[in-house]
Amino acid sequence: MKKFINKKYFTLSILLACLSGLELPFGTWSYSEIFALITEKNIPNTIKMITIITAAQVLLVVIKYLNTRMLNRNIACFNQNVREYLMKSNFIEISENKVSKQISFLSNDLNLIEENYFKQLFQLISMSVTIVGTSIVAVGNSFLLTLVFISFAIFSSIIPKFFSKKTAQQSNNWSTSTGTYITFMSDFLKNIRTVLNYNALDTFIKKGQKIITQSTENKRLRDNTIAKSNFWVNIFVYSFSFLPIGVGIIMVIKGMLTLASFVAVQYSSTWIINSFYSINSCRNQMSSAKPMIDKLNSFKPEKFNTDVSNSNLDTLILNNISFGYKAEELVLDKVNLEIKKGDKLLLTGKSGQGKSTLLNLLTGRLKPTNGNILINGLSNKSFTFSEVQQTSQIFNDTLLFNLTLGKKFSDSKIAEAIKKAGLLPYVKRYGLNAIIEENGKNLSGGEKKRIELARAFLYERDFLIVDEGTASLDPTTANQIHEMFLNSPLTVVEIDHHIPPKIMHLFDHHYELHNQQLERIF
Ligand SMILES: Nc1ncnc2c1ncn2[C@@H]1O[C@H](COP(=O)(O)OP(=O)(O)OP(=O)(O)O)[C@@H](O)[C@H]1O
Repeated sequence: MKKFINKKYFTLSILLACLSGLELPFGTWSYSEIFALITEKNIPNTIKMITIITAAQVLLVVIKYLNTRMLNRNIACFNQNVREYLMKSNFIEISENKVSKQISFLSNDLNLIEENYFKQLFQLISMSVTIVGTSIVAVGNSFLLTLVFISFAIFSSIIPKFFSKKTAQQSNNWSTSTGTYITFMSDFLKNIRTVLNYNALDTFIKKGQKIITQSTENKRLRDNTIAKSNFWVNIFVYSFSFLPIGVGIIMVIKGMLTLASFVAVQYSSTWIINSFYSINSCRNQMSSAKPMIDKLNSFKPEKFNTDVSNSNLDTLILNNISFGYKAEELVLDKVNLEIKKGDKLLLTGKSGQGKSTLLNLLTGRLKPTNGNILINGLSNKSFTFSEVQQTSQIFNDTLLFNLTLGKKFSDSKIAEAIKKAGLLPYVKRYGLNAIIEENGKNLSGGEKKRIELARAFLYERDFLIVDEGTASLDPTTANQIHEMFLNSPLTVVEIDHHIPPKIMHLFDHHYELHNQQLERIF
């Protein structure tokens, strides 16, 4: 957590929270002072004291306001730092089907840390100062009676401890079920046309009801546990609150205490008990945020290679590669393959035979269970490549940004890449600053592929991987795109089931995967 906090603002916040905590002790002192003024019957002194008390009250209001502002600044800093950190950590190393859960973490869980941990932490600091300050006022009047009140308050603060484990567990359940809810909703909204088309709205509403119930129930259960803990504290506090008062009255009757001192101690003690009560509530809420903090701490910084200079790939050799997602189930068994610079290689095979798995091994995303991969004759090397997949990687920004990803390229290079990828008609019509909508909604399938290809040309990646990248296109567009990269100097490895004879001859090699083995067709 420390790394997300700005030390200067945090220290200032602690200071201001401490000063804000003086509000109640000051109120208590003012209250006993008023009693003293009444007995003193000195008008000039009364005017002086009332002026001082009023000025100090105004100062405390200003401090409270500054405290809130500093807390807001701290929260802004925390949010900024966490979000920036997550973008540089293994938080972003996720598979596509986990995206909604991560988004849920960014909204729901981080919000919970802010509300239930951060704000409560400063509240706790304020309250602690309140307790210390008010205790000093109280002790100044009667040590013994204050001791009775404080012992009573401390005992009440132990009660929430019995509930903290359950609260943390239920918070965790709530976070998980909210993640499930967000996954369900994003799935539902993304595919709403299919749902409506097949009259499946009722089933989805029923499914949604269950998921919503789970999430709202889990939140209710957690809040109930917090309420139950507070309930037992209340029961204790209110059942026995007259006990110390009784002790105080006996002390006054016995002449051990003046009435004014008793009133001061009793008044201070009410605040002390209330502050203890608030501290308990803060701690309860803070423990409910613990699972989210643990989750946040589990994301470790990742050193991503940000300066990927293009590697020159001469040969890529798979040497007796075996791989299985589960140890007992091999997807690939002792596969051998050699790819040379400029090769155009087609990989086919029935669905589920392991074609995508093989590509992921080639690119280093998966590590082989056995065997090794030699890049330019060396193992443990990586290389740069570009990809065109069935689902295009398009960003909600300008066309130019989609091509350059924010890096500087000369105008002539950009123009050349656009021309090579066959994007010129689009650029002529809409310009480089055309806004591309989320997921490339305002683009045709072919335009999306051309953008990805232009990006690859611009970055001068000499190794292109196409995983059913043209499967969704009409044959003419698919052929045009094929001709473009198969007639280029790029090294190409492609998975495709529907290669027409006209295109087939542009490949140098054709391999087929079946029964965990790679068979060379030509
Ligand atoms: N992340 C994963 N975890 C576990 N098993 C997986 C995973 N990804 C794929 N598989 C399994 O590995 C096998 C090969 O999958 P792969 O996606 O490589 O096949 P494919 O030949 O590309 O299929 P398709 O042509 O249908 O895309 C399949 O049985 C699949 O269920």
